Amino acid sequence: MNDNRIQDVRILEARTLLSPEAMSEAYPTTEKAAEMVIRGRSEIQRILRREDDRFLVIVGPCSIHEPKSALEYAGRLAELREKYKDRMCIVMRVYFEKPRTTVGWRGLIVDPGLDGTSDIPRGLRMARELLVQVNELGLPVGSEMLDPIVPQYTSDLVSWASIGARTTESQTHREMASGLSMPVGFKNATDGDVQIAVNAIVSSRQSHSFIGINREGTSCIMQTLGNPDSHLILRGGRHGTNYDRVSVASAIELLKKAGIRPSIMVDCSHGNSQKMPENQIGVLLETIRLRTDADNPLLPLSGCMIESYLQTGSQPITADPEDLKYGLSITDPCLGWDMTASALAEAYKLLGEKHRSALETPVDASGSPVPVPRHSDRAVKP
Ligand SMILES: O=C[C@H](O)[C@H](O)COP(=O)(O)O
Ligand SMILES: C=C(OP(=O)(O)O)C(=O)O
Repeated sequence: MNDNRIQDVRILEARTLLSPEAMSEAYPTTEKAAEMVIRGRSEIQRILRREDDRFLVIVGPCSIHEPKSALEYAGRLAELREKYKDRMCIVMRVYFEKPRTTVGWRGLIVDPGLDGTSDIPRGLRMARELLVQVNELGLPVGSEMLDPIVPQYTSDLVSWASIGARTTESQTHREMASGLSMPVGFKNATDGDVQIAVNAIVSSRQSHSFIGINREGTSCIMQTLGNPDSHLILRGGRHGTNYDRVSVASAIELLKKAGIRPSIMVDCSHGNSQKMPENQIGVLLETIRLRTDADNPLLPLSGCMIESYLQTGSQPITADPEDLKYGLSITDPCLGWDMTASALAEAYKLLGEKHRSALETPVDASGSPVPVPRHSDRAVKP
């Protein structure tokens, strides 16, 4: 019997939700979308394992807040995926869950009305419908997994997942990653700490047991196999960037020390762009230069993430969502479409060449490497 003097004291309401199975039956995947997911996961896995030497690019809006502009973006991106497929594997960033530094809009799944009404059933339906459509356009999807229950509702449509800077150290997220069906990237912490992400990779590669829900929505004990494709994402931090040669080399050492074969993605946004969207272009190109450096290529650099949308910048959420500008982010500032397309064209070109890195490691009189200063020592918002 529920004794409400001692139980659920701070729970206002608990509404039942369709089970993952019922939701999938109502909003099913299609054979075409499922094939895209299988292909996307396999391409990404092969790149991370260095069995495919193409460069992985996860690009798309910081967050999805309405499907129309997201689909317009997906249509354009699908053309570039096809055009550049011999040197790059382009995956669309389709993020429905937003972790917040304090409080703020939590993403389309939690709040599809953008008004705090938290119509989660509608958010899940919208997410599933959009994910099917994006996959059907021929684009694999990458998404952040934040709530540990949500993957049961969406993960059949996702080819790559990330665990964010604010949750990489969480036991729950490491356990969840160990059971996810796709490769999972762990971000370094907002303060720049990379070791917590290395620890997360070690943990997520192991088998875990935890309490979760099954497809029917019944709570159960999930026992996982461990995720062999968990990897590191360098996203900079509040003290500066971490995509320069010295930072990448130090991350590679940390991974090796932990017994992990290094595979690293660079997030061109967040701490690495200092939240100035145009800075992402320089990060992308420098990452490729380091990877293709003629003398000392940093081959573990597997790819980049870019926050990009139809328009450059961001806008605050308006009282009436109808007043929002079309194709403009309501969370972090994004690179607009034209700049994204030209950055990808430039990246494609660079991937076909061997380079001297713009950030070559300087040597001292004896020929020993001396540390390169970080791009920015300026404190930045994480
Ligand atoms: O990418 C998104 C944001 O950086 C993250 O959700 C944190 O956002 P906030 O600091 O605006 O809350
Ligand atoms: C929240 C995000 O990033 P981070 O966890 O690196 O802040 C994001 O990519 O949306």
